[in-house]
Amino acid sequence: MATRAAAGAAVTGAAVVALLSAGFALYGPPLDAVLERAFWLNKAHSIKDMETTFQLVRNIIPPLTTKKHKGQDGRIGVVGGCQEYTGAPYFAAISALKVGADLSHVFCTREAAPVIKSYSPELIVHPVLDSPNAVQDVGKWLPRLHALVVGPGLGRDHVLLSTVKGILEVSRARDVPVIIDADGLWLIAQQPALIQGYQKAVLTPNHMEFSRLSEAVLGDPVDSSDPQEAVLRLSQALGNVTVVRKGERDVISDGKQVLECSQEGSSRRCGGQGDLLSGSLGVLVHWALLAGPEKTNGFSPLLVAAFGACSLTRQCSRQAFQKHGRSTTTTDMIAEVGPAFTSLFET
Ligand SMILES: NC(=O)C1=CN([C@@H]2O[C@H](COP(=O)(O)OP(=O)(O)OC[C@H]3O[C@@H](n4cnc5c(N)ncnc54)[C@H](OP(=O)(O)O)[C@@H]3O)[C@@H](O)[C@H]2O)[C@@H](O)CC1
Ligand SMILES: Nc1ncnc2c1ncn2[C@@H]1O[C@H](COP(=O)(O)OP(=O)(O)OP(=O)(O)O)[C@@H](O)[C@H]1O
Ligand SMILES: [Mg+2]
Repeated sequence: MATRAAAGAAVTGAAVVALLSAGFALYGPPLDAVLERAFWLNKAHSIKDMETTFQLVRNIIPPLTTKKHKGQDGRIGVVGGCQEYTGAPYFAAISALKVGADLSHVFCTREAAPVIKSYSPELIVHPVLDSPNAVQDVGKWLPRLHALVVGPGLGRDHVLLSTVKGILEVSRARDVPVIIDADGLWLIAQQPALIQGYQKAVLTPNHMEFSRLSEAVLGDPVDSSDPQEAVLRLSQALGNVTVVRKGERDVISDGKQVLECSQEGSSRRCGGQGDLLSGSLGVLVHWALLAGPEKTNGFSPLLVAAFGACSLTRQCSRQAFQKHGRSTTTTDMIAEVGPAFTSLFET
């Protein structure tokens, strides 16, 4: 893990490119200087405006054709769901399907399974997470999964977290992309080595989860005056793991560049919106990695995927709020995934 001093030095030398709704804005030095540094440091192409970035997301979306078979557009797994929380894994898994995955699996505890199944016949639900062979039970599905979303509704039971540790180790060994959210981030704050340097990991912390992670990894409280630098530093300290810090504006970094998504959302803060984001991101990460850096103009595919998931979640929130106002819930947002996706990426 990078030391605090090393992380600080790296921040100073990194290219910081921030994305705003009106176009890309740059934090720190003037535009030309930062773009020059971007080329100098990592030979990355620079994204110049919002439309260009949306175009990169559009580039990674696989065409709908009659030539494909079931599964090719995504088989996503969600690890989470326990006695207390059944909604969160449902929201994540159904969002993956609504974005365009073909199959969505949930790996949860035995007693959560019938509840989650009853929400939707479209999900494949495995009641294995609290079984004695849980790691093997999930592990045998891994070769058939394109991405794993770890944490929504997982809870913080020690035995379950130790099982999830094993699942993360096997996933990493098999090169399966992982999106870590909610209680999965609780585990990472305790054992950052689990994802240290793993280039196919994306962390999606909310405000609280980001503070917890930063304190655990960097050892000091978050500098709230500079959210972009805080995210950049955390990503660098974790060995360029992609970090998506959710909030009034979503800040995304792979330790080299920083994007900011301020797509208009809504003022409604009902629970479950982050689950919609992490499930969507599971599919977009798969599509982005499949498309490769040629389609993302040299930018990290994971950054482009994260920008896509953030803008989509916020657009769902905006559209649902226009219809339902204060009574908007995450279920209303999920009903907007299709129209929001079309309006952002298919028009
Ligand atoms: N329907 C379901 O099944 C759902 C289940 N879910 C599942 O619940 C589990 C726990 O997840 P979590 O996010 O509630 O846990 P955690 O990190 O302890 O944060 C809670 C604390 O953080 C604080 N806080 C939060 N935001 C803040 C902010 N912007 N600014 C400041 N403070 C802020 C806030 O503090 P408070 O306001 O209470 O003082 C609160 O106490 C996890 O498995 C998740 O997936 C959810 O997905 C929802 C839908
Ligand atoms: N203050 C805000 N203004 C506008 N959008 C926000 C705000 N805070 C969060 N969001 C958006 O809401 C979505 C979920 O972020 P949030 O911080 O609520 O996640 P979370 O706490 O993990 O949610 P969950 O309840 O699913 O666990 C993200 O798309 C984020 O952009
Ligand atoms: Mg959450």
